[in-house]
Amino acid sequence: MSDLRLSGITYVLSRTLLDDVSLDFKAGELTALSGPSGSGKTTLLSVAGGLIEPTSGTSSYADGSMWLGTGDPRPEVAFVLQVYGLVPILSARENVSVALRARGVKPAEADERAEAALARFHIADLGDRQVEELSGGQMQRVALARGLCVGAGVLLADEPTSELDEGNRGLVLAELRKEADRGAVVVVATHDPAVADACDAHYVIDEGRLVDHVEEVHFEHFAHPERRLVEEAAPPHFDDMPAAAPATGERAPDEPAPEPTPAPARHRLSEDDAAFRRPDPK
Ligand SMILES: Nc1ncnc2c1ncn2[C@@H]1O[C@H](COP(=O)(O)OP(=O)(O)OP(=O)(O)O)[C@@H](O)[C@H]1O
Repeated sequence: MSDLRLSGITYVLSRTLLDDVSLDFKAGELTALSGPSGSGKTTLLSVAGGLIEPTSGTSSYADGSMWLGTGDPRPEVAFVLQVYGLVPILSARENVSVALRARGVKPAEADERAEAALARFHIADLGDRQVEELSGGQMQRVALARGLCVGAGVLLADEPTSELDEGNRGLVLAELRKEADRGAVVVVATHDPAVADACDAHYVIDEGRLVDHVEEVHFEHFAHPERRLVEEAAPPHFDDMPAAAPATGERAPDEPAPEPTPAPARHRLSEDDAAFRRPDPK
């Protein structure tokens, strides 16, 4: 078992997309990575898994660099991509099987294992279906089956539950937990607070930087799922909302007008928000 260690990762294109990120993703744990849309989660997973070379800093696993100089990940690494990366004209089973064949598994065995991987996500009956005929949620589960079937030491999943209903989200979390339990590093980039809450560790990035305290994450930058959940948890209260209108009921002539109810202060994410609570340290 080995941790995935990021040390001083900076990545600059036309601007700085990642800024001096250092953290350890621990083997045997589920780790959530969250933050506003565009904050750098996908970029961080790509650097962590060896798809792109950091401008400075290192990503290392089992004492070796993740960046091999080619953009190909090490064989110990599996990705579940945000855009799935499936081949549309292949069947669901073939899409999973090719990941195993690429790792040297014989075709017959690869097909058998692909079938079993689809069954883990309750889509064994879709094995013969061409991917382009599947729904978004079904494609997402094929991508998960492909990522999890190889028994990788490092599993990097980019928003793996974004298309799923609650039942399937629970199923996916249970399967990711099994991967961690066999000793893998499992990192999940997510906008879903329920997923983050189910993880053992939770890192937040904002504008390419690791955020130490969740309070520093600006509420208004977050994508809609969190925003909706936070708004449901507390009534609307924005600085720019007008103060509540005075009651319009009839008043006696000498009765003073009621004081307008001040609008509550803008809500900020805090450690009290279930939406972004860090798990208790063990
Ligand atoms: N090839 C690229 N060239 C220039 N900018 C890029 C490139 N790829 C990503 N970016 C920018 O880097 C920033 C981080 O993008 P990234 O996809 O890592 O964010 P994210 O946190 O995963 O977002 P989301 O939650 O929306 O998936 C964004 O501002 C994005 O526009």
